[in-house]
Amino acid sequence: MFDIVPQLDCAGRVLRLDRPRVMGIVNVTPDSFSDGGAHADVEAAVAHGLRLAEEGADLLDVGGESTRPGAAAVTLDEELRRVVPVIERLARETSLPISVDTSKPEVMRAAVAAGAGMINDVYALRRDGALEAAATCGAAVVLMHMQGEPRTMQDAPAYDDVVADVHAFLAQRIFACEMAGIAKKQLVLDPGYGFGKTTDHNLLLLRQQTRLLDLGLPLLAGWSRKRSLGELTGREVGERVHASVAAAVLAAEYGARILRVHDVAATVDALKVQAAVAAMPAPKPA
Ligand SMILES: Nc1nc2ncc(COP(=O)(O)OP(=O)(O)O)nc2c(=O)[nH]1
Repeated sequence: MFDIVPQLDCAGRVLRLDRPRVMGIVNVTPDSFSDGGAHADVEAAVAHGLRLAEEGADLLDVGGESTRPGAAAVTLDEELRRVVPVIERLARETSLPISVDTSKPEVMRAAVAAGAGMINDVYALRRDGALEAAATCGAAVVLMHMQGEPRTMQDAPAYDDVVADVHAFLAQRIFACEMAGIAKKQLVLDPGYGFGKTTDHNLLLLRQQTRLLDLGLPLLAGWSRKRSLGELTGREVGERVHASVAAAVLAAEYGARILRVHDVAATVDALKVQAAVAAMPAPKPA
């Protein structure tokens, strides 16, 4: 097995990675693809985060800007207004590590000052100032692969070998982080399901996800309620919990240590089964 990091220090709150962990999604947005507007104000977002903690989430991911194709860009002030008060309250009212889902360095800094211990960046710290912000924050960092930009990434995604391309991208981002003074043991890698990928790209990435493990870092997988699951099942976005749970279990089976999900209770139960079976001895080679 590769030297997977046994735990992450999220600003003093430890996220153990001895088994797959559940990251509950708290979107403080009016337009997120699956739950936009459901928890768009502080009180509703905090109540939702506390509910996910009750359901067994191991950490909470607070985001103030939708990354779905065609989403409206959010100004810095608006994103700060959305996420900082929610992070402050959740950091105070739960003992869970809190992650901020942002690509703006100013939001990273403010979120960590408010109590976030992890930066989840779908741009993998490629925006100006993001590497420096993450280096000074000292938080854990999720580096996610995306081909193109959210606005156009699904127009015509194309790869020679999607797994090799994602692997090379993540390796380069690890190098960039280390050059910026971010310790490798603080990093998490994410193939970026649905970010500039067709359903076949997403399925191949999942089936061969273990090819990313030789980078020696924990993997995060975010399939929850995504379009590919709708294509496979014919289900509308609000009806995709069963497919989302199946994808989360498969991602855990193929090496993911953090599963980013909307439906925490269902995923927690499913991963208990997956972890119990994974703890059993594998068949002896014939
Ligand atoms: N690391 C990581 N972060 C992510 N952030 C947002 C979304 C999109 O999902 P959601 O937050 O539900 O939708 P929206 O971006 O519309 O708010 N997916 C990922 C993901 O797969 N990995």
